[in-house]
Amino acid sequence: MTDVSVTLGANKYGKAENRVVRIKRDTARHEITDLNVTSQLRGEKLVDSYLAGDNSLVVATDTQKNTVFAFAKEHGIASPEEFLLTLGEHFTSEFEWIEGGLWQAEQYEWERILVDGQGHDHSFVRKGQGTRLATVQKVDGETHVTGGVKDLVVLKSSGSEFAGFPRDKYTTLVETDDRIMATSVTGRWRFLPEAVEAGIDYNGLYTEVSGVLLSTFASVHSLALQQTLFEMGRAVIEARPEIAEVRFAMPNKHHFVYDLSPFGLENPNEVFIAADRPYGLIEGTVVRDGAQPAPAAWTDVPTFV
Ligand SMILES: O=c1[nH]c(=O)c2[nH]c(=O)[nH]c2[nH]1
Repeated sequence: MTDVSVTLGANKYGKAENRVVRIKRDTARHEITDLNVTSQLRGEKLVDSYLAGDNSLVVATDTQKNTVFAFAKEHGIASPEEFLLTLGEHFTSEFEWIEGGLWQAEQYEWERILVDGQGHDHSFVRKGQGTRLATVQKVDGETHVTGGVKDLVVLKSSGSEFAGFPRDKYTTLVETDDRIMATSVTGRWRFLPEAVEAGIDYNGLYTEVSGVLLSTFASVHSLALQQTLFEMGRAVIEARPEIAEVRFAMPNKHHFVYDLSPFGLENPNEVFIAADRPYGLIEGTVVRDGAQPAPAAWTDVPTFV
């Protein structure tokens, strides 16, 4: 026997990736909301489920799943953020030993199929432009809400440079004043608690923030992806007073000018090889001056998904 002792560290449990599709069909013109919801619970009293297999306080992951689907019917899904808030409120009030948890959603967006120029009443095509994200974190009696987007793939074929970096014996990268810059943006914005309290038009905000991210990426003349990241965060925070901070992960999806000289061809930034790996991985947070930091909001929230 070795003299080793262990203790239970951070933990949470629940049902991941509940794919709930809600159709509003009060009229012939249907509306669709398509979510992937993960619900996970925390509580000091759950320790015995880990230490001794005592399930007396374990709200089954199956129950959590059923609640997601029942709430889609009973409460509808006004926005992913509001849906998660309702779930979090439910679990922490229905079961007094559940102290908090993390609820996450991805939203897949659909748009109406055009038939003779008109959007069809009940036929949809999946929108390819980014996946919406939301989280609700309940911890220490506080509720934190984030919105976000992932897989927002953008590219500019000019208006991007990278030069002035230090050189050593391992540096081969040539300085450039005109390159392709491409990335797949993951961004999450944390809402100020007082704005959450007052109520937020989460759907309108998502549309506006997505537009601001895209227009800033397009219009900033980039000296580095790091600089573009910061400007995108600044623009989002300037656009919406509800937002305290924005966290980004941006893989630099390198496009290298292909060497066509063996074939006697010039290549003035016309033909590129899109390399999928390795990729630069640029991450950063842009914070509203004066906003109260809330590190607990980000516990277990994936930055790069
Ligand atoms: O925008 C960039 N940032 C970097 O830090 C970097 N490093 C590199 O090799 N290329 C780039 N591009």
